[in-house]
Amino acid sequence: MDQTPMHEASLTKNPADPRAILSDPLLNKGTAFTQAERDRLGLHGLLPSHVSTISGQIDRRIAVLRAFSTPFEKYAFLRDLQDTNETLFYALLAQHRAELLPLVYTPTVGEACVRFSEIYRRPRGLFLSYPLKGRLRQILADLPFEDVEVICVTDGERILGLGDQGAGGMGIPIGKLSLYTDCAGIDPARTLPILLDTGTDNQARLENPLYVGWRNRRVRGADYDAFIEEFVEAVQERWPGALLQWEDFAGPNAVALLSRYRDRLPSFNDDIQGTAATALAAILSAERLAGINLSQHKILLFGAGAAGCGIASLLVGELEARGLSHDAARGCIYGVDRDGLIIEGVNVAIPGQALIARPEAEAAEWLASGKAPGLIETIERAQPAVLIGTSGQFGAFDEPVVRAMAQHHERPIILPLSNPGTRSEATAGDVQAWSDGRAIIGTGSPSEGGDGAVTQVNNVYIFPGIGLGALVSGATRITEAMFAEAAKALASLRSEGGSDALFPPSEQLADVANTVALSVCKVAERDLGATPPADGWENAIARRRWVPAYRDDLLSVE
Ligand SMILES: O=C([O-])CC(=O)C(=O)O
Ligand SMILES: [Mg+2]
Repeated sequence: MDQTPMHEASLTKNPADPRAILSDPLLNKGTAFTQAERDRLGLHGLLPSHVSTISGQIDRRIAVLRAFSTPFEKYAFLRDLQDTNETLFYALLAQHRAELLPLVYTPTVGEACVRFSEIYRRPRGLFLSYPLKGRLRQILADLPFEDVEVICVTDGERILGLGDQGAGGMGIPIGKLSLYTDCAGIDPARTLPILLDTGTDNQARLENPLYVGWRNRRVRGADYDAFIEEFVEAVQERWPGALLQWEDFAGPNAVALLSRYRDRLPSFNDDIQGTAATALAAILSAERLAGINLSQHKILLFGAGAAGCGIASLLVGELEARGLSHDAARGCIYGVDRDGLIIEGVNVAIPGQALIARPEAEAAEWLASGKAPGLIETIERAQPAVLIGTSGQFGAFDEPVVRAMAQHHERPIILPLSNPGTRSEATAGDVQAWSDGRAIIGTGSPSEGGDGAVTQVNNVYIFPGIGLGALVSGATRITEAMFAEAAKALASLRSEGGSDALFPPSEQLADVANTVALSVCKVAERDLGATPPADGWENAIARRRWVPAYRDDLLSVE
């Protein structure tokens, strides 16, 4: 796909009102407009006297940000910057990523979704609400979003582990796309966050007079499906070939939409596939660190919803690739959900769980008490080397659970992946203490209380690179093989420096995205017939990167 000049419309307009350029976040430079630009664009009088540089602006903004006392205030400040000067927002993020990532993204973005209506100021992205049904095509056609390449869409029903946030869920696609730009260098003018407002069943939201969403209970069933279908058709018509990322849909819809659309357009579900690839990468890294061979061990998934089942499916593929039969691969995996250990014919609640359900015969003895065994009993019997949490149940990995894991393995691998911290199965500090410092730990949200070697096992290590690779290769589909290869590529980046870190630190997320993108391009070439450019995929990836620097061509525009 060729790059066409971005944002040409606003430039060629050469607005009669000079304030227009100041209120366009993609063109605004704030105090960094030069004297020549101020002359030419008629900005004198609209800006304070001082002419700043972008690095001066970064220093000023980071100092102001640090003076706020809560992450939520910092989030609001950053969102305001994003909506007024996007170049500076990304330059700031690139320079202070480790500090700012937990603010623009998990975990603070969770609170921002819960309190979205409080800080709603300027429009960003698209709110497509159910009452607009029948008009989506026209709305998309009329709006000036040109050349959109990456869309992240949610209906707000399962926001991290925080449940139904209705229209407040918009914080998630905004945050995810910020990371597409920050980590994968996708031009922000070509990204589009979308909130499908199909109502909310969150009573507190419905009753809150501040709530900015459509005040209605959730639309479900055939009406919901028809609305989504109308949306997808409108997207395909308006932005053919654009990548559509499904994010934070409730489990049953997440699974159904993925299977309905994955073969119709380049599209993936981040919570199922992105999380699965991230978890697989963490396991592959931890496996080497622990000096074990996964195919000789058991893996326990606690929480077998859409994310847990996605992990199971990638894991089975990995074990088969190592020579295990399908049944032997399945046999390595145990799933424990609300009703205990998942057992065939007893408590399989969703289709995805069939893959990991234990045969009834095998579990007969376990069922003797009349009830499927719970987490701790399953650990004691199966003695898994790996424990993964995608349950959203805060504190589920308590002291007895961690001690049981540590009893049978020198280096148990424990990954409480649920987000944000208030939904995490355990804190890193507790897991460390209860395993006498032996556990290899990865947490979904940034972890406090660890010793610095605790990896954030979050899909931000995967999705930006998946998107970048798909765009560079022109892939028409996002395949399972891409996620499997992306996981291996990510795991290969673990440094052998003796630390327990499973992934590179967040400062290196741009390199991570390049590596993941390369693995995606190679799969696209192998499986989908994508043609590499003459100078190779690496160069194509590097060429595509949008960098947060002010444009110096504002003077030459007529
Ligand atoms: O957003 C995150 O941090 C990871 C994710 O997709 C989720 O928890 O839904
Ligand atoms: Mg998500």
